[in-house]
Amino acid sequence: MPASVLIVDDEKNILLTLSQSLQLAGYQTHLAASGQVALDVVSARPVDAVLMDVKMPDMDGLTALARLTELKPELPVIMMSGHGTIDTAVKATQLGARDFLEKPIARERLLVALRNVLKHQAAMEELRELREQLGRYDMVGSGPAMQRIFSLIQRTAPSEGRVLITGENGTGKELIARALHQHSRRKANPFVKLNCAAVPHELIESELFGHEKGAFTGAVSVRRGKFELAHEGTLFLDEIGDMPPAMQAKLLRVLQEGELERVGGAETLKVDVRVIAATNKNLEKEISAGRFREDLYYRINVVQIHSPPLRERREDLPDLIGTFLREACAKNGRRPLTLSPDALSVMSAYDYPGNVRELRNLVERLAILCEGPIVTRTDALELLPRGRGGVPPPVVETSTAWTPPPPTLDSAVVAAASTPAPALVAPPPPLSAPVQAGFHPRADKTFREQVEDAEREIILYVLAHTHDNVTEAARLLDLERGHFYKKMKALGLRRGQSET
Ligand SMILES: Nc1ncnc2c1ncn2[C@@H]1O[C@H](COP(=O)(O)OP(=O)(O)OP(=O)(O)O)[C@@H](O)[C@H]1O
Repeated sequence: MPASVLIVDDEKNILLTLSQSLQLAGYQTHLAASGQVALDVVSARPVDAVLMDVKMPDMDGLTALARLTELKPELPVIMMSGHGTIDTAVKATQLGARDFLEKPIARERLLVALRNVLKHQAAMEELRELREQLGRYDMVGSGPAMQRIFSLIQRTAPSEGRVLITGENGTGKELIARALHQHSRRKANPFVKLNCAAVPHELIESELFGHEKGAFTGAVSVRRGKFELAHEGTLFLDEIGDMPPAMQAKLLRVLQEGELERVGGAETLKVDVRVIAATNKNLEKEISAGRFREDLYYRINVVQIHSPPLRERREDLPDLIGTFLREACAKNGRRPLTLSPDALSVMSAYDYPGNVRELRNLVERLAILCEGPIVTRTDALELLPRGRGGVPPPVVETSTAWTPPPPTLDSAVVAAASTPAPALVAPPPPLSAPVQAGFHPRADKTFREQVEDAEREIILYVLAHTHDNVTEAARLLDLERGHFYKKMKALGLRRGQSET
Protein backbone atom coordinates (compact mmCIF):
# COMPACT_ATOMS: atom_id res chain seq x y z
CA MET A 1 0.00 0.00 0.00
CA PRO A 2 1.44 3.45 -0.87
CA ALA A 3 2.11 5.77 2.08
CA SER A 4 -0.53 8.46 2.42
CA VAL A 5 0.42 12.07 3.04
CA LEU A 6 -1.89 14.83 4.21
CA ILE A 7 -0.99 18.27 2.81
CA VAL A 8 -2.35 21.26 4.72
CA ASP A 9 -2.18 24.75 3.23
CA ASP A 10 -4.69 27.58 2.73
CA GLU A 11 -3.26 28.31 -0.74
CA LYS A 12 -4.95 26.12 -3.31
CA ASN A 13 -2.07 26.37 -5.83
CA ILE A 14 0.44 25.12 -3.33
CA LEU A 15 -1.85 22.24 -2.35
CA LEU A 16 -2.19 21.15 -5.95
CA THR A 17 1.50 21.50 -6.84
CA LEU A 18 2.69 19.59 -3.82
CA SER A 19 0.04 16.93 -4.29
CA GLN A 20 1.08 16.42 -7.90
CA SER A 21 4.76 16.10 -6.97
CA LEU A 22 3.99 13.54 -4.29
CA GLN A 23 1.61 11.51 -6.43
CA LEU A 24 4.27 11.33 -9.16
CA ALA A 25 6.64 9.96 -6.53
CA GLY A 26 4.11 7.22 -5.70
CA TYR A 27 2.44 8.68 -2.61
CA GLN A 28 -1.28 8.83 -1.97
CA THR A 29 -2.35 12.36 -0.95
CA HIS A 30 -5.14 13.98 1.04
CA LEU A 31 -5.64 17.75 0.98
CA ALA A 32 -6.82 20.12 3.70
CA ALA A 33 -7.25 23.89 3.40
CA SER A 34 -7.13 24.60 7.14
CA GLY A 35 -5.88 23.25 10.44
CA GLN A 36 -9.38 22.23 11.48
CA VAL A 37 -9.95 20.26 8.27
CA ALA A 38 -6.56 18.59 8.81
CA LEU A 39 -7.65 17.42 12.27
CA ASP A 40 -10.89 16.06 10.80
CA VAL A 41 -9.05 14.19 8.04
CA VAL A 42 -6.55 12.66 10.43
CA SER A 43 -9.29 11.33 12.65
CA ALA A 44 -11.28 10.01 9.68
CA ARG A 45 -8.57 8.40 7.50
CA PRO A 46 -5.37 6.47 7.99
CA VAL A 47 -2.57 8.98 7.32
CA ASP A 48 1.16 8.16 7.44
CA ALA A 49 2.63 11.70 7.41
CA VAL A 50 1.52 15.35 7.39
CA LEU A 51 2.99 18.30 5.51
CA MET A 52 1.61 21.53 7.00
CA ASP A 53 1.96 25.27 6.44
CA VAL A 54 2.66 27.47 9.47
CA LYS A 55 0.71 30.53 8.42
CA MET A 56 -2.99 29.88 7.91
CA PRO A 57 -6.11 31.88 8.81
CA ASP A 58 -8.45 30.58 11.57
CA MET A 59 -6.14 28.06 13.21
CA ASP A 60 -2.43 28.67 12.57
CA GLY A 61 -0.14 25.74 11.76
CA LEU A 62 1.57 25.63 15.16
CA THR A 63 -1.76 25.36 17.01
CA ALA A 64 -2.89 22.65 14.57
CA LEU A 65 0.45 20.89 15.11
CA ALA A 66 -0.05 20.89 18.89
CA ARG A 67 -3.56 19.43 18.49
CA LEU A 68 -2.36 16.84 15.99
CA THR A 69 0.40 15.58 18.27
CA GLU A 70 -2.13 15.32 21.04
CA LEU A 71 -4.51 13.33 18.82
CA LYS A 72 -1.87 11.11 17.13
CA PRO A 73 1.45 11.34 18.98
CA GLU A 74 3.17 8.92 16.57
CA LEU A 75 2.14 10.73 13.37
CA PRO A 76 5.15 12.48 11.76
CA VAL A 77 4.52 16.12 10.79
CA ILE A 78 6.73 18.29 8.55
CA MET A 79 6.08 22.02 8.86
CA MET A 80 6.64 24.48 5.99
CA SER A 81 6.69 28.24 5.86
CA GLY A 82 7.41 31.10 3.48
CA HIS A 83 8.17 33.42 6.37
CA GLY A 84 10.20 30.95 8.33
CA THR A 85 12.20 32.35 11.16
CA ILE A 86 14.51 30.37 13.38
CA ASP A 87 12.10 31.01 16.24
CA THR A 88 9.16 29.40 14.45
CA ALA A 89 11.28 26.44 13.39
CA VAL A 90 12.45 25.90 16.97
CA LYS A 91 8.91 26.21 18.30
CA ALA A 92 7.64 23.75 15.72
CA THR A 93 10.33 21.23 16.66
CA GLN A 94 9.49 21.68 20.34
CA LEU A 95 5.86 20.94 19.52
CA GLY A 96 6.91 17.69 17.87
CA ALA A 97 7.47 18.57 14.18
CA ARG A 98 9.97 16.18 12.59
CA ASP A 99 11.29 18.64 9.99
CA PHE A 100 10.89 22.23 8.83
CA LEU A 101 10.95 23.25 5.14
CA GLU A 102 11.25 26.77 3.79
CA LYS A 103 9.08 27.81 0.86
CA PRO A 104 9.53 27.71 -2.08
CA ILE A 105 10.19 24.02 -1.56
CA ALA A 106 12.40 22.22 -4.05
CA ARG A 107 10.82 18.88 -5.07
CA GLU A 108 13.95 16.89 -4.24
CA ARG A 109 14.20 18.46 -0.78
CA LEU A 110 10.55 17.64 -0.11
CA LEU A 111 10.93 14.02 -1.19
CA VAL A 112 14.07 13.54 0.90
CA ALA A 113 12.38 15.02 3.98
CA LEU A 114 9.36 12.81 3.53
CA ARG A 115 11.40 9.68 2.91
CA ASN A 116 13.40 10.41 6.05
CA VAL A 117 10.43 10.86 8.35
CA LEU A 118 8.71 7.76 7.01
CA LYS A 119 11.91 5.74 7.34
CA HIS A 120 12.36 6.99 10.88
CA GLN A 121 8.75 6.10 11.64
CA ALA A 122 9.17 2.56 10.29
CA ALA A 123 12.39 2.16 12.27
CA MET A 124 10.65 3.29 15.47
CA GLU A 125 7.85 0.80 14.90
CA GLU A 126 10.35 -1.97 14.26
CA LEU A 127 12.23 -1.03 17.42
CA ARG A 128 9.06 -1.09 19.47
CA GLU A 129 8.24 -4.50 18.08
CA LEU A 130 11.79 -5.71 18.71
CA ARG A 131 11.73 -4.45 22.27
CA GLU A 132 8.49 -6.28 22.82
CA GLN A 133 9.95 -9.46 21.41
CA LEU A 134 13.39 -9.22 23.04
CA GLY A 135 14.17 -12.24 25.10
CA ARG A 136 11.10 -14.03 23.88
CA TYR A 137 12.47 -15.65 20.74
CA ASP A 138 14.95 -18.02 22.21
CA MET A 139 13.29 -21.36 22.74
CA VAL A 140 15.14 -23.53 25.17
CA GLY A 141 14.80 -27.30 25.45
CA SER A 142 16.41 -30.30 23.90
CA GLY A 143 14.11 -33.19 24.85
CA PRO A 144 12.07 -35.15 22.30
CA ALA A 145 9.01 -32.86 22.63
CA MET A 146 11.02 -29.70 21.90
CA GLN A 147 12.83 -31.43 19.06
CA ARG A 148 9.48 -32.31 17.52
CA ILE A 149 8.39 -28.68 17.88
CA PHE A 150 11.64 -27.34 16.36
CA SER A 151 11.30 -29.74 13.47
CA LEU A 152 7.67 -28.70 12.85
CA ILE A 153 8.62 -25.02 13.00
CA GLN A 154 11.46 -25.58 10.60
CA ARG A 155 9.22 -27.38 8.08
CA THR A 156 6.15 -25.17 8.46
CA ALA A 157 7.58 -21.66 8.85
CA PRO A 158 8.58 -21.07 5.20
CA SER A 159 5.16 -22.19 3.92
CA GLU A 160 1.99 -20.13 3.80
CA GLY A 161 0.06 -22.80 5.73
CA ARG A 162 -2.07 -21.72 8.65
CA VAL A 163 -0.96 -23.18 11.95
CA LEU A 164 -2.97 -24.05 15.04
CA ILE A 165 -0.88 -24.20 18.22
CA THR A 166 -2.43 -26.08 21.13
CA GLY A 167 -1.35 -26.42 24.73
CA GLU A 168 -1.95 -25.27 28.29
CA ASN A 169 -1.29 -21.69 29.37
CA GLY A 170 2.36 -20.77 29.69
CA THR A 171 3.70 -23.63 27.56
CA GLY A 172 5.28 -21.33 24.97
CA LYS A 173 2.55 -21.12 22.30
CA GLU A 174 3.28 -17.46 21.60
CA LEU A 175 6.99 -18.19 21.36
CA ILE A 176 6.23 -20.84 18.74
CA ALA A 177 4.04 -18.39 16.78
CA ARG A 178 6.79 -15.76 16.85
CA ALA A 179 9.39 -18.33 15.81
CA LEU A 180 7.17 -19.36 12.86
CA HIS A 181 6.99 -15.72 11.77
CA GLN A 182 10.72 -15.13 12.33
CA HIS A 183 11.60 -18.05 10.09
CA SER A 184 9.03 -17.25 7.39
CA ARG A 185 9.25 -15.23 4.21
CA ARG A 186 7.10 -12.63 5.94
CA LYS A 187 9.65 -11.92 8.67
CA ALA A 188 10.43 -8.38 7.44
CA ASN A 189 6.73 -7.51 7.78
CA PRO A 190 4.65 -7.08 10.95
CA PHE A 191 3.81 -9.77 13.49
CA VAL A 192 0.55 -8.64 15.08
CA LYS A 193 -1.11 -10.31 18.05
CA LEU A 194 -4.68 -10.32 19.29
CA ASN A 195 -5.69 -12.15 22.44
CA CYS A 196 -9.33 -13.01 21.73
CA ALA A 197 -10.01 -13.74 25.41
CA ALA A 198 -8.75 -10.34 26.56
CA VAL A 199 -11.00 -8.18 24.36
CA PRO A 200 -14.68 -7.63 25.29
CA HIS A 201 -16.96 -9.40 22.78
CA GLU A 202 -18.48 -6.16 21.53
CA LEU A 203 -15.07 -4.72 20.63
CA ILE A 204 -13.48 -7.73 19.00
CA GLU A 205 -14.83 -6.95 15.51
CA SER A 206 -13.38 -3.45 15.51
CA GLU A 207 -10.09 -4.79 16.95
CA LEU A 208 -9.83 -7.25 14.06
CA PHE A 209 -11.24 -5.24 11.18
CA GLY A 210 -10.86 -1.62 12.38
CA HIS A 211 -13.59 1.00 12.31
CA GLU A 212 -14.56 4.23 10.59
CA LYS A 213 -14.98 7.44 12.51
CA GLY A 214 -18.40 7.50 14.22
CA ALA A 215 -19.06 3.77 13.59
CA PHE A 216 -20.13 3.50 17.23
CA THR A 217 -20.02 5.59 20.40
CA GLY A 218 -16.39 6.12 21.22
CA ALA A 219 -15.14 5.70 17.64
CA VAL A 220 -13.77 9.23 17.57
CA SER A 221 -11.36 8.59 14.75
CA VAL A 222 -10.77 6.00 12.06
CA ARG A 223 -8.74 3.01 13.21
CA ARG A 224 -7.01 0.22 11.32
CA GLY A 225 -7.75 -3.25 12.59
CA LYS A 226 -5.26 -6.03 13.32
CA PHE A 227 -5.79 -7.59 9.89
CA GLU A 228 -4.86 -4.34 8.15
CA LEU A 229 -1.89 -3.83 10.47
CA ALA A 230 -0.68 -7.37 9.72
CA HIS A 231 -0.88 -6.87 5.93
CA GLU A 232 1.86 -8.97 4.28
CA GLY A 233 2.83 -10.25 7.73
CA THR A 234 1.44 -12.64 10.32
CA LEU A 235 -1.60 -12.28 12.57
CA PHE A 236 -1.43 -14.33 15.77
CA LEU A 237 -4.90 -15.02 17.16
CA ASP A 238 -4.30 -16.17 20.72
CA GLU A 239 -7.08 -17.99 22.62
CA ILE A 240 -9.11 -18.42 19.43
CA GLY A 241 -11.41 -20.82 21.29
CA ASP A 242 -12.80 -17.77 23.11
CA MET A 243 -13.87 -15.99 19.94
CA PRO A 244 -17.64 -15.31 19.99
CA PRO A 245 -19.64 -17.34 17.40
CA ALA A 246 -20.76 -14.26 15.41
CA MET A 247 -17.13 -13.24 14.97
CA GLN A 248 -16.14 -16.75 13.95
CA ALA A 249 -18.38 -16.40 10.85
CA LYS A 250 -16.80 -13.04 9.95
CA LEU A 251 -13.31 -14.40 10.46
CA LEU A 252 -14.11 -17.32 8.18
CA ARG A 253 -15.02 -14.92 5.39
CA VAL A 254 -11.69 -13.05 5.65
CA LEU A 255 -9.81 -16.35 5.66
CA GLN A 256 -11.71 -17.53 2.58
CA GLU A 257 -11.73 -14.33 0.57
CA GLY A 258 -8.93 -12.19 1.95
CA GLU A 259 -11.34 -9.25 2.08
CA LEU A 260 -12.89 -7.19 4.85
CA GLU A 261 -14.73 -3.98 5.63
CA ARG A 262 -13.96 -1.78 8.62
CA VAL A 263 -16.87 -1.54 11.08
CA GLY A 264 -19.15 1.20 9.76
CA GLY A 265 -17.32 1.28 6.43
CA ALA A 266 -18.51 0.47 2.93
CA GLU A 267 -15.12 0.09 1.22
CA THR A 268 -13.86 -3.49 0.79
CA LEU A 269 -10.17 -3.85 1.66
CA LYS A 270 -7.95 -6.66 0.41
CA VAL A 271 -5.51 -8.10 2.92
CA ASP A 272 -2.69 -10.59 2.61
CA VAL A 273 -2.20 -12.08 6.07
CA ARG A 274 -0.97 -15.45 7.35
CA VAL A 275 -3.01 -16.45 10.36
CA ILE A 276 -1.53 -18.46 13.21
CA ALA A 277 -3.97 -19.35 15.96
CA ALA A 278 -3.48 -20.75 19.44
CA THR A 279 -5.77 -22.23 22.04
CA ASN A 280 -5.66 -23.90 25.42
CA LYS A 281 -9.07 -25.47 24.74
CA ASN A 282 -9.89 -28.74 23.03
CA LEU A 283 -11.50 -27.30 19.90
CA GLU A 284 -12.98 -30.66 18.87
CA LYS A 285 -14.92 -30.70 22.14
CA GLU A 286 -15.90 -27.06 21.59
CA ILE A 287 -17.25 -28.04 18.14
CA SER A 288 -19.30 -30.91 19.65
CA ALA A 289 -20.67 -28.48 22.25
CA GLY A 290 -21.67 -26.08 19.45
CA ARG A 291 -19.34 -23.33 20.63
CA PHE A 292 -16.84 -23.45 17.76
CA ARG A 293 -17.51 -23.60 14.03
CA GLU A 294 -16.26 -26.75 12.38
CA ASP A 295 -15.61 -24.99 9.04
CA LEU A 296 -13.43 -22.41 10.80
CA TYR A 297 -11.56 -25.18 12.62
CA TYR A 298 -10.59 -26.79 9.31
CA ARG A 299 -9.53 -23.40 7.90
CA ILE A 300 -7.14 -22.62 10.76
CA ASN A 301 -5.92 -26.15 11.42
CA VAL A 302 -3.77 -26.85 8.36
CA VAL A 303 -0.79 -27.79 10.51
CA GLN A 304 -1.14 -28.40 14.23
CA ILE A 305 1.70 -27.95 16.71
CA HIS A 306 1.10 -29.18 20.23
CA SER A 307 3.15 -27.73 23.06
CA PRO A 308 3.04 -30.24 25.94
CA PRO A 309 2.86 -29.14 29.58
CA LEU A 310 6.18 -28.84 31.36
CA ARG A 311 5.40 -31.79 33.68
CA GLU A 312 5.42 -34.03 30.58
CA ARG A 313 8.86 -32.85 29.45
CA ARG A 314 10.85 -32.62 32.65
CA GLU A 315 13.99 -33.42 30.67
CA ASP A 316 13.99 -29.74 29.57
CA LEU A 317 14.04 -28.44 33.15
CA PRO A 318 17.85 -28.22 33.63
CA ASP A 319 18.23 -26.19 30.43
CA LEU A 320 15.27 -23.95 31.18
CA ILE A 321 16.30 -23.34 34.79
CA GLY A 322 19.90 -22.67 33.72
CA THR A 323 18.87 -20.14 31.10
CA PHE A 324 16.35 -18.37 33.30
CA LEU A 325 18.77 -18.30 36.24
CA ARG A 326 21.50 -16.72 34.11
CA GLU A 327 19.05 -14.16 32.69
CA ALA A 328 17.54 -13.33 36.07
CA CYS A 329 20.95 -12.91 37.75
CA ALA A 330 22.11 -10.58 34.97
CA LYS A 331 18.84 -8.64 35.14
CA ASN A 332 19.10 -8.25 38.90
CA GLY A 333 22.77 -7.32 38.81
CA ARG A 334 24.13 -10.30 40.71
CA ARG A 335 26.81 -12.87 40.00
CA PRO A 336 25.60 -16.07 38.33
CA LEU A 337 24.10 -18.49 40.85
CA THR A 338 24.96 -22.16 40.75
CA LEU A 339 22.24 -24.74 41.25
CA SER A 340 23.13 -27.75 43.39
CA PRO A 341 22.02 -31.13 42.05
CA ASP A 342 19.67 -31.56 45.01
CA ALA A 343 18.01 -28.25 44.34
CA LEU A 344 17.60 -29.37 40.74
CA SER A 345 15.95 -32.63 41.77
CA VAL A 346 13.57 -30.76 44.09
CA MET A 347 12.67 -28.38 41.27
CA SER A 348 12.33 -31.22 38.79
CA ALA A 349 9.77 -33.02 40.94
CA TYR A 350 7.33 -30.12 41.05
CA ASP A 351 4.39 -30.14 38.62
CA TYR A 352 4.37 -26.49 37.40
CA PRO A 353 0.65 -25.99 36.78
CA GLY A 354 1.55 -22.59 35.26
CA ASN A 355 4.15 -24.29 33.05
CA VAL A 356 7.22 -22.45 31.74
CA ARG A 357 5.80 -19.06 32.73
CA GLU A 358 5.57 -20.21 36.36
CA LEU A 359 9.07 -21.70 36.23
CA ARG A 360 10.47 -18.45 34.88
CA ASN A 361 8.86 -16.46 37.70
CA LEU A 362 10.04 -18.90 40.37
CA VAL A 363 13.61 -18.78 39.08
CA GLU A 364 13.55 -14.99 39.03
CA ARG A 365 12.38 -15.05 42.64
CA LEU A 366 15.28 -17.37 43.44
CA ALA A 367 17.74 -14.99 41.82
CA ILE A 368 16.44 -12.20 44.01
CA LEU A 369 16.07 -14.04 47.31
CA CYS A 370 18.80 -16.71 47.38
CA GLU A 371 21.56 -15.49 49.70
CA GLY A 372 24.53 -17.72 48.91
CA PRO A 373 26.24 -18.29 45.58
CA ILE A 374 24.79 -21.80 45.36
CA VAL A 375 21.09 -22.65 45.31
CA THR A 376 20.62 -25.40 47.87
CA ARG A 377 17.86 -27.96 48.35
CA THR A 378 16.52 -25.78 51.19
CA ASP A 379 16.38 -22.72 48.92
CA ALA A 380 14.45 -24.77 46.35
CA LEU A 381 12.05 -26.18 48.94
CA GLU A 382 11.34 -22.70 50.28
CA LEU A 383 10.68 -21.46 46.79
CA LEU A 384 8.09 -23.96 45.64
CA PRO A 385 4.44 -23.56 46.61
CA ARG A 386 3.45 -26.18 49.16
CA GLY A 387 0.73 -28.71 48.56
CA ARG A 388 0.76 -28.38 44.78
CA GLY A 389 2.43 -30.53 42.21
CA GLY A 390 4.96 -33.25 42.84
CA VAL A 391 6.50 -34.32 46.12
CA PRO A 392 10.16 -33.38 46.41
CA PRO A 393 12.26 -36.54 46.35
CA PRO A 394 14.34 -37.66 49.31
CA VAL A 395 17.99 -36.64 49.26
CA VAL A 396 19.95 -39.21 47.29
CA GLU A 397 23.50 -39.47 46.10
CA THR A 398 23.47 -38.10 42.62
CA SER A 399 25.98 -37.45 39.90
CA THR A 400 23.61 -35.26 37.91
CA ALA A 401 25.28 -31.90 37.83
CA TRP A 402 24.92 -28.72 35.92
CA THR A 403 24.42 -28.95 32.18
CA PRO A 404 24.94 -25.81 30.16
CA PRO A 405 21.90 -24.69 28.11
CA PRO A 406 21.75 -26.14 24.59
CA PRO A 407 21.66 -24.04 21.41
CA THR A 408 18.66 -21.81 20.94
CA LEU A 409 16.13 -22.16 18.15
CA ASP A 410 18.06 -20.07 15.67
CA SER A 411 21.12 -22.26 15.77
CA ALA A 412 18.95 -25.36 16.03
CA VAL A 413 17.10 -24.50 12.84
CA VAL A 414 20.31 -23.76 11.01
CA ALA A 415 21.82 -27.00 12.27
CA ALA A 416 18.78 -28.92 11.19
CA ALA A 417 18.86 -27.36 7.74
CA SER A 418 22.30 -28.74 7.07
CA THR A 419 21.88 -32.08 8.89
CA PRO A 420 18.66 -33.97 8.32
CA ALA A 421 19.42 -36.17 11.33
CA PRO A 422 16.50 -36.47 13.78
CA ALA A 423 18.31 -34.77 16.68
CA LEU A 424 17.91 -31.04 16.18
CA VAL A 425 19.71 -30.24 19.37
CA ALA A 426 22.28 -32.54 20.87
CA PRO A 427 22.29 -32.15 24.66
CA PRO A 428 25.80 -31.60 25.96
CA PRO A 429 27.24 -34.42 28.07
CA PRO A 430 26.52 -34.02 31.79
CA LEU A 431 29.40 -33.06 33.99
CA SER A 432 30.39 -36.01 36.13
CA ALA A 433 30.69 -34.70 39.64
CA PRO A 434 30.36 -36.72 42.81
CA VAL A 435 28.10 -34.22 44.46
CA GLN A 436 25.82 -34.39 47.43
CA ALA A 437 24.74 -31.10 48.83
CA GLY A 438 21.93 -32.18 51.17
CA PHE A 439 22.30 -32.19 54.96
CA HIS A 440 21.87 -35.27 57.17
CA PRO A 441 22.46 -34.73 60.91
CA ARG A 442 24.81 -37.45 62.18
CA ALA A 443 25.11 -38.59 65.77
CA ASP A 444 28.65 -39.95 65.26
CA LYS A 445 30.16 -36.60 64.27
CA THR A 446 30.64 -33.33 66.09
CA PHE A 447 29.00 -30.17 64.84
CA ARG A 448 32.38 -28.87 63.66
CA GLU A 449 33.04 -32.07 61.70
CA GLN A 450 29.66 -31.87 60.02
CA VAL A 451 30.26 -28.25 59.03
CA GLU A 452 33.59 -29.29 57.52
CA ASP A 453 31.94 -32.13 55.61
CA ALA A 454 29.45 -29.69 54.17
CA GLU A 455 32.25 -27.26 53.22
CA ARG A 456 34.15 -30.11 51.58
CA GLU A 457 31.07 -31.10 49.52
CA ILE A 458 30.43 -27.55 48.38
CA ILE A 459 34.05 -27.00 47.34
CA LEU A 460 34.23 -30.31 45.50
CA TYR A 461 30.99 -29.55 43.76
CA VAL A 462 32.13 -26.13 42.59
CA LEU A 463 35.52 -27.48 41.52
CA ALA A 464 33.78 -30.16 39.48
CA HIS A 465 31.53 -27.56 37.95
CA THR A 466 34.49 -25.34 36.99
CA HIS A 467 36.61 -28.28 35.78
CA ASP A 468 39.07 -27.69 38.63
CA ASN A 469 39.56 -24.03 37.82
CA VAL A 470 40.37 -22.67 41.28
CA THR A 471 40.07 -19.00 40.33
CA GLU A 472 36.62 -19.54 38.88
CA ALA A 473 35.54 -21.73 41.81
CA ALA A 474 36.67 -19.05 44.30
CA ARG A 475 34.79 -16.43 42.30
CA LEU A 476 31.59 -18.50 42.32
CA LEU A 477 31.83 -18.89 46.08
CA ASP A 478 32.63 -15.22 46.53
CA LEU A 479 35.95 -16.03 48.25
CA GLU A 480 39.45 -14.59 47.78
CA ARG A 481 41.54 -17.04 45.75
CA GLY A 482 44.13 -17.23 48.55
CA HIS A 483 41.48 -17.85 51.16
CA PHE A 484 39.93 -20.54 48.98
CA TYR A 485 43.31 -22.34 48.73
CA LYS A 486 43.79 -22.14 52.49
CA LYS A 487 40.32 -23.56 53.02
CA MET A 488 41.04 -26.45 50.62
CA LYS A 489 44.26 -27.19 52.45
CA ALA A 490 42.61 -27.07 55.86
CA LEU A 491 39.94 -29.50 54.65
CA GLY A 492 42.55 -31.85 53.17
CA LEU A 493 41.45 -31.19 49.59
CA ARG A 494 43.59 -30.82 46.51
CA ARG A 495 42.88 -30.19 42.84
CA GLY A 496 41.85 -33.23 40.81
CA GLN A 497 39.79 -34.78 43.59
CA SER A 498 36.56 -33.48 42.20
CA GLU A 499 36.94 -35.52 38.99
CA THR A 500 37.22 -38.83 40.79
N1 LIG B 1 10.82 -23.30 25.35
C1 LIG B 1 10.92 -22.14 26.00
N2 LIG B 1 12.13 -21.58 26.17
C2 LIG B 1 12.27 -20.42 26.84
N3 LIG B 1 11.24 -19.73 27.37
C3 LIG B 1 10.01 -20.24 27.22
C4 LIG B 1 9.78 -21.48 26.53
N4 LIG B 1 8.46 -21.73 26.55
C5 LIG B 1 7.89 -20.71 27.21
N5 LIG B 1 8.81 -19.82 27.62
C6 LIG B 1 8.58 -18.58 28.40
O1 LIG B 1 7.42 -18.81 29.20
C7 LIG B 1 6.56 -17.67 29.20
C8 LIG B 1 5.20 -18.05 28.62
O2 LIG B 1 5.34 -18.35 27.23
P1 LIG B 1 4.20 -17.99 26.16
O3 LIG B 1 3.59 -16.65 26.46
O4 LIG B 1 4.76 -18.21 24.81
O5 LIG B 1 3.15 -19.14 26.54
P2 LIG B 1 1.65 -19.31 26.01
O6 LIG B 1 1.44 -20.79 25.89
O7 LIG B 1 1.43 -18.48 24.78
O8 LIG B 1 0.84 -18.74 27.23
P3 LIG B 1 -0.72 -18.26 27.24
O9 LIG B 1 -1.51 -19.45 26.77
O10 LIG B 1 -0.95 -17.96 28.69
O11 LIG B 1 -0.82 -17.08 26.35
C9 LIG B 1 7.28 -16.60 28.40
O12 LIG B 1 8.04 -15.82 29.30
C10 LIG B 1 8.21 -17.39 27.50
O13 LIG B 1 9.34 -16.65 27.15
